[in-house]
Amino acid sequence: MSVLPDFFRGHKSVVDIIELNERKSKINPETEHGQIVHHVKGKIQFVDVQFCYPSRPNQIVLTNFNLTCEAKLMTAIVGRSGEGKSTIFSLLLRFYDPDKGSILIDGIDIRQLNVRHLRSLFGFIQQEPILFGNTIRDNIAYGDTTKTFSDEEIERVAKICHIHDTIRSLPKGYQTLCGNKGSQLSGGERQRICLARALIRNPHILLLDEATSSLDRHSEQLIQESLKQDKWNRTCLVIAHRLSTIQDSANIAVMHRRKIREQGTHQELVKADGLYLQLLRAESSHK
Ligand SMILES: Nc1ncnc2c1ncn2[C@@H]1O[C@H](COP(=O)(O)OP(=O)(O)OP(=O)(O)O)[C@@H](O)[C@H]1O
Repeated sequence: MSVLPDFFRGHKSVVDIIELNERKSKINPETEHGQIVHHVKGKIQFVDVQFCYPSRPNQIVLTNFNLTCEAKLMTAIVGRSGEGKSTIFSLLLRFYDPDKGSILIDGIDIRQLNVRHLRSLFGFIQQEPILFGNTIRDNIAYGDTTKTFSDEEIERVAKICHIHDTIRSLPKGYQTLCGNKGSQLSGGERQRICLARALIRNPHILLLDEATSSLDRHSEQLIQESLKQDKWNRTCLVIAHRLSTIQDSANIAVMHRRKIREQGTHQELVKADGLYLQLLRAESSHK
């Protein structure tokens, strides 16, 4: 049995840690109130959402924000820095509630759901992965501290994240210590381990916030490919650093000035000759 870092005790998922460490959320996840969804399909809808951060009440981050993410498909959200992409994830996880409008999962307003249950539906991976000083195995297993995982289960998710061979090549393999905050691993390795940790729970919905941005383009594409073949075929929302890696998404939504301005497949958006094409051109001019 592995020893959990103190702040992990009593918390069921990494989302709790992120909340404890980084957010000043006023929404209490400990409440017993709220509905449980028993057969989650994973359709997500933002309906006329308006939102300002409580600390900046005069700065509207989202307004008339509408977006539908179909169940079990990949939706990519793209846009320039500061457009509010990460804020969408904070609202979905209920670190904050919208000032107006609603967010629905399978047609149910997420404010009606039990908060802990809501958060348990998601695997959430950020650009800056949080690793603990324990072994690589423990760091993956922390994805769900209510279960004990077999080596096969740990290795299965490591393979999806293309980190299994790297781990095996280390003298102590999965028993290698990650060092303080993962300092003994590269940024790309840390991201892959965090992704494996999110997948071990088999979440219904995966939220990737520039989660593979430390990887080279080839590795990033390999992981995107693995996620697509992932047999669970879960709903996936991706905030993408590099547009080249999200071109196969079922829907690409382009954010600009607080709302979604255009959406469609890569081919449709290129044909539309609008904001998406501008972002693509800006990206290729920086190569
Ligand atoms: N906790 C916070 N409190 C107050 N304002 C915030 C907070 N987090 C983000 N903001 C502001 O909200 C706006 C949207 O930020 P957000 O991080 O959602 O954008 P983003 O599109 O994800 O940016 P990037 O691509 O640079 O990560 C920005 O103006 C940002 O400064």
